[in-house]
Amino acid sequence: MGSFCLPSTFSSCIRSSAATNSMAMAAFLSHHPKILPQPFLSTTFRFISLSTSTKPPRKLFQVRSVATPAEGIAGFESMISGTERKYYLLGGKGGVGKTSSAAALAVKFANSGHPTLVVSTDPAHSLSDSFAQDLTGGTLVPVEGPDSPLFALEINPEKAREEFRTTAQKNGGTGVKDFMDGMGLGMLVDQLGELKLGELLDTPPPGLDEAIAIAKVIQFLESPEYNMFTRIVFDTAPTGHTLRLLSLPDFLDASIGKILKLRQKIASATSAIKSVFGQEEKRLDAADKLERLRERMVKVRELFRDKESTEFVIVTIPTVMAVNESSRLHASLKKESVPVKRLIVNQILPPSASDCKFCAMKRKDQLRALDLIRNDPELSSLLVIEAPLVDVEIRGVPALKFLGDIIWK
Ligand SMILES: Nc1ncnc2c1ncn2[C@@H]1O[C@H](COP(=O)(O)OP(=O)(O)OP(=O)(O)O)[C@@H](O)[C@H]1O
Repeated sequence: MGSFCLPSTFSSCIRSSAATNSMAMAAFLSHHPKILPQPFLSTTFRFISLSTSTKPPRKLFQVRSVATPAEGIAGFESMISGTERKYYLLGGKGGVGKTSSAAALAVKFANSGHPTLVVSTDPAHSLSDSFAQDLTGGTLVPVEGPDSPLFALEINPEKAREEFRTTAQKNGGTGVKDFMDGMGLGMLVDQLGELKLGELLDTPPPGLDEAIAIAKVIQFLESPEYNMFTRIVFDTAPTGHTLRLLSLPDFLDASIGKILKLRQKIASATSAIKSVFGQEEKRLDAADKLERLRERMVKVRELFRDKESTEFVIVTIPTVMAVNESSRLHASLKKESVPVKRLIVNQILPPSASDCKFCAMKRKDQLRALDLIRNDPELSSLLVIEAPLVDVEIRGVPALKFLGDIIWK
């Protein structure tokens, strides 16, 4: 079902969608009184009142969201069926609309009766901006507006790593060194230092921050207060990070393997000393913590690969560069066995009814990129969801509902 709009004006979309959802749009307008000039606002409201009459809206222009049928991939209905917990990860190139699509999906889930959690692990959070509510703080924050509970969680990946590092240092750093020095075994700790445990946390490999943040969320999700959530939506950091994140367990395996070997040496030395002097054996908690992180990362990776519970949705825009990047992303996700079914192609210019040359050129260019998608060996098997470019920023729950109703069908 499409809605009909004047050329590239969201305001006209507001008017046409008002026919189906005038309440939401009235609320949207009350949140955004400055979007439209005053005379336009009055026409808008006149339209809303007209929308209950039999007079049809002006159909100058059609804005459509087209879901190309891909074999065996069901629509939004399949995403809301069942009450067992499901995870949706939205990822793609920077600035293509990941946050908007993720927030719109979370609103739609909540409005479909699913208590939903939307999580951002992107260091440059924009969930607060997208919902036009303050969701910062690193804890669960209720989002006002949807019918069922919707909570947001913005995890600051750098802060998560910092917390991890501080605890690791407090428990394992100098305490262990002093103890081992006292035993004349400081040299072993120096060797541990050479394994760059500190450096690993000070200058982390790309993706480690987000890995720690996601591991933290997974840990949260195991606690009872999170039991209620049946849908979890992740707004992830741009492409590269997500990919590196998947290879982190292997990376940590390699680092931790070395650390654990040394730890064993130290443990046997200290237990010998302990048996002679009755000293208390101290643990290298930094290594312990890394090991636990690795275990959690393995869990995260398993979860990412579980077809029953998880889906990674790629978001892109119709440009050759973005399409090529999405193609590479899909290839890498496939290699990592992460289930992908849908591709959102966002910000598509509707066909112009005016003689705007720029719009016509731009649209031609976009159509070429759409063709590229159809012929791309990586992307052609996906369910392609085309979403239009609207003429104002999508902010606030009513606007997200508007976008969600276009994208998620
Ligand atoms: N279909 C659309 N029509 C108009 N504006 C849009 C559309 N989709 C997204 N935007 C706008 O584009 C900007 C970027 O969107 P968004 O923040 O969702 O992208 P992102 O991929 O999450 O970005 P980042 O990689 O920086 O996190 C925002 O201002 C958003 O309102």
